[in-house]
Amino acid sequence: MSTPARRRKQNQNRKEVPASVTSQPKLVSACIECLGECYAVLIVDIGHQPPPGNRKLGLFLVFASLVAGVYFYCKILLFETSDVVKVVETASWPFKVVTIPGKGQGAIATRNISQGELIHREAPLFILPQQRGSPGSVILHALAGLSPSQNEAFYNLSYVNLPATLEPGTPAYNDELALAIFQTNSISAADQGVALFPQTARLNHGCAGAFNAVYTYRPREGVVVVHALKPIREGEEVLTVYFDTKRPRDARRAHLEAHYGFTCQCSVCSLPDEASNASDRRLARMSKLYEQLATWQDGSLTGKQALDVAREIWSVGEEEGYWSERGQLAADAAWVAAAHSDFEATRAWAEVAKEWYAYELGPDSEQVARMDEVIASPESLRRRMAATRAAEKVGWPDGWLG
Ligand SMILES: C[S@@+](CC[C@H](N)C(=O)[O-])C[C@H]1O[C@@H](n2cnc3c(N)ncnc32)[C@H](O)[C@@H]1O
Repeated sequence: MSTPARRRKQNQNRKEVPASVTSQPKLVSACIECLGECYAVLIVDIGHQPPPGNRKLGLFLVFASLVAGVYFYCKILLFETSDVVKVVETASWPFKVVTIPGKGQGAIATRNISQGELIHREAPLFILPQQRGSPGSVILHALAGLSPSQNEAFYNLSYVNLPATLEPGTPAYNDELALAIFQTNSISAADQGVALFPQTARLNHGCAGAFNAVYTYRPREGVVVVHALKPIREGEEVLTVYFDTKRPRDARRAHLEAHYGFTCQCSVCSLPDEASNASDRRLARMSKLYEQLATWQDGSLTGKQALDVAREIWSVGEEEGYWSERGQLAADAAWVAAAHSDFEATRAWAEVAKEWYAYELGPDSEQVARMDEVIASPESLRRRMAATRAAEKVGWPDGWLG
């Protein structure tokens, strides 16, 4: 029996069969079937041997069966072929996974991708509920219930932090290997646990303003979706973010080295020292401002002060190129505005939240649906609150024209 390590090696060049290839015989066989039926009609007509007086009727029947054959042939071409195209479109996302020097594999955009576009959607290979016990053996147990190709997909993934002292092929090694792969590639599946998505796992990391895509787990649908936070040009790498990067370069790099085994050279980490220090200051400022905004809860800030903080987070983020979390920020601002009974501002912030939630989480996300409700009735948000605050004009998002 091959060890997991052997399987990794054997399957490195394995290619997936495109959905269009598997759909093709259906179209061909349907065409042959139709032409066969047309031929059968011809045979019946000829076998009938109509008397000379009925020759015109015979010719008509031959002609009619030919027309019917061509009709059904075209119908299949037009309708079934468009089904085939649909399968190809949904199956082929706008990126390809290739080797990227210094990073292992990664995803490169195969065409220009617009801001907010759905880049990928994937069901998990498995989800591990948050639990106690030996995680390595729990992962092996989960893998035992999967197909050989799913096991291949798992063992093809990259990993770091595998203890070098272990003997390959031993139970302890297999345990640690499964754990290393899982820890390098898994992502949170909200309160369902931690999940592994083999394609999404190919996305490499970029810090702060360097990442251009965001993945989100949707518990109700049981899938991860990846959206373009920024426009991505053809040939550009699709980069996501592995943790909160609103911290200085040294701290980011230390975290990435410890957990993912690499020294980050993303566009933000590779800035010259002076520019990097300025970026660090902006990111630290954003973190501090988020902490300040949270103090509105305990009454430390008025509504106007809280939303001045939100506006500053927005403008510092703009300077830094940090666009993530804007949907949540604007939704929080809408909440503050509603608590202070400033319903015009509530609606304005909810509009902004809807726009940015749609980019980051998708226009079909629950968060966008919630913002639609607030836009339709800002007062409804206030009615949902356990406690409200003194009425106050809190102000709109900067540049908001209504
Ligand atoms: C979730 S995997 C990403 C896909 C991985 N590159 C692969 O080949 O399958 C995480 C690993 O990718 C590599 N990686 C991710 N982002 C990187 C980056 N910005 N620079 C260098 N390596 C990176 C690291 O080895 C990390 O442990």
